[in-house]
Amino acid sequence: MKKIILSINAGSSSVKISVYSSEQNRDPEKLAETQITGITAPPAKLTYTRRGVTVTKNQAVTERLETQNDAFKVLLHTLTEDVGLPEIASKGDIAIACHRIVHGGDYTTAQVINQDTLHHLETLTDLAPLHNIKALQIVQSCVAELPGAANVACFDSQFHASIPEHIYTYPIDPVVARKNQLRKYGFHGISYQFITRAVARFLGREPADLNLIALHLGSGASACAIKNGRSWDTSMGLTPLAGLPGATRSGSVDPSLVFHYASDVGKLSPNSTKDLHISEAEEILNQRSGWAALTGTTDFGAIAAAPPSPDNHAKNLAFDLFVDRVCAFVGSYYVSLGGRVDALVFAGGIGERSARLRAAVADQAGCLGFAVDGARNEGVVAPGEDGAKGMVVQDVGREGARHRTLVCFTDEQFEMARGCAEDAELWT
Ligand SMILES: Nc1ncnc2c1ncn2[C@@H]1O[C@H](COP(=O)(O)OP(=O)(O)O)[C@@H](O)[C@H]1O
Ligand SMILES: CC(=O)OP(=O)(O)O
Ligand SMILES: [Mg+2]
Repeated sequence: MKKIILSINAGSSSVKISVYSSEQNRDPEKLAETQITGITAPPAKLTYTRRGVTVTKNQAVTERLETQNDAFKVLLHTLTEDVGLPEIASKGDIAIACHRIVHGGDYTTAQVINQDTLHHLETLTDLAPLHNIKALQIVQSCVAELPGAANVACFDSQFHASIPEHIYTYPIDPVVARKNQLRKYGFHGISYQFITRAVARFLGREPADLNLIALHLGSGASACAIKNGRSWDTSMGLTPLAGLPGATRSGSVDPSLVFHYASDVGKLSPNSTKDLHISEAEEILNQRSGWAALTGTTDFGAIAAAPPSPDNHAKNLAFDLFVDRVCAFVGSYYVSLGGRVDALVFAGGIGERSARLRAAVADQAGCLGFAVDGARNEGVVAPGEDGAKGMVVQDVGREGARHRTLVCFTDEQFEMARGCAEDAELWT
């Protein structure tokens, strides 16, 4: 029996939805994909592709989008009102709605959402302030608007359940750490799981034999050391703030910095709500830092496009700073994997689209044996873009380089839908 799966990915700057027709234990077949990007850099843009054909591309959204849930409603309307997509002519046609929930706390597997799971997830909202509450608002919309659908929570943290204790432990009082569950969780795991499978297939290897340094570089950016197909270490931590800088996030800084930034940083921000308690400190580091603070734009495309010149000092600085921070993880993970690295993999909006960033990182990491080929690197094409047949994984490495360098067009929505197709609980 076929079921329609709606796979919903609420990122910090975007909402992406893919619609699949799926059978149990089969790869889901994509019917349509729609997304609103640039929610943090208005006007947001809507793109809609149905059966591989672009219906709308980067159309400015006229509705006011306060939250990811507002974007979700526009996208759901786009899908259900499209006469070319009769499979979901009625909302009742949607059997499964799967949701990317960034922080899953101690959940190590996807969960069918009921009142208990929802309540437990609500307790985690403060740990992923740019994400969890927005995704949970979308879950509530689905409960209200798609009464026939089972809602499934897929966690960005679950792929990192394999990180060993000496890596996930913070050197703080263990009693407090245990009581408050203060440890490295790690995020972007749905993406890293997709990347692991896709690269294994591309290289003709079993995931269990694969070691990768994977970089998911989007509005939020992270690195992951993948050892024998499982997460060994990752740059995000207790929350998605740690590690690399992002569109509005500082990434790792000296933890004392925030007390020197402003007085009263411990007080609740006026932007806190009944459901989200965010301190001034968290707001400064999560929402008022990163590319927005350094350059005034959250669009890394604009930063990477600025040619080196004194007139572009802020953008050039942001670019160089990012290369430096990314390479610090590449070097560190190279050592923790003992130099047995099958590939350096670029993914996420920046990793997939910025040839300049890839070249700069590979050049800086050249001493480890990574190198890109200019033409291959510039020639990367997104799968399905403008009718092009770009592959999910593309080799951008230079002939003869000691290690491979790849680009992977990650697909979190597919990875979540695939998990649902394999979840027996959803098919009885
Ligand atoms: N051509 C480009 N070059 C570099 N970066 C780009 C380009 N196009 C988009 N981006 C970056 O990709 C980011 C979005 O990445 P994505 O992974 O889709 O984000 P999200 O974290 O919301 O899931 C944008 O914020 C933008 O900075
Ligand atoms: C975890 C995270 O930062 O996600 P995104 O990059 O989608 O904002
Ligand atoms: Mg994302």
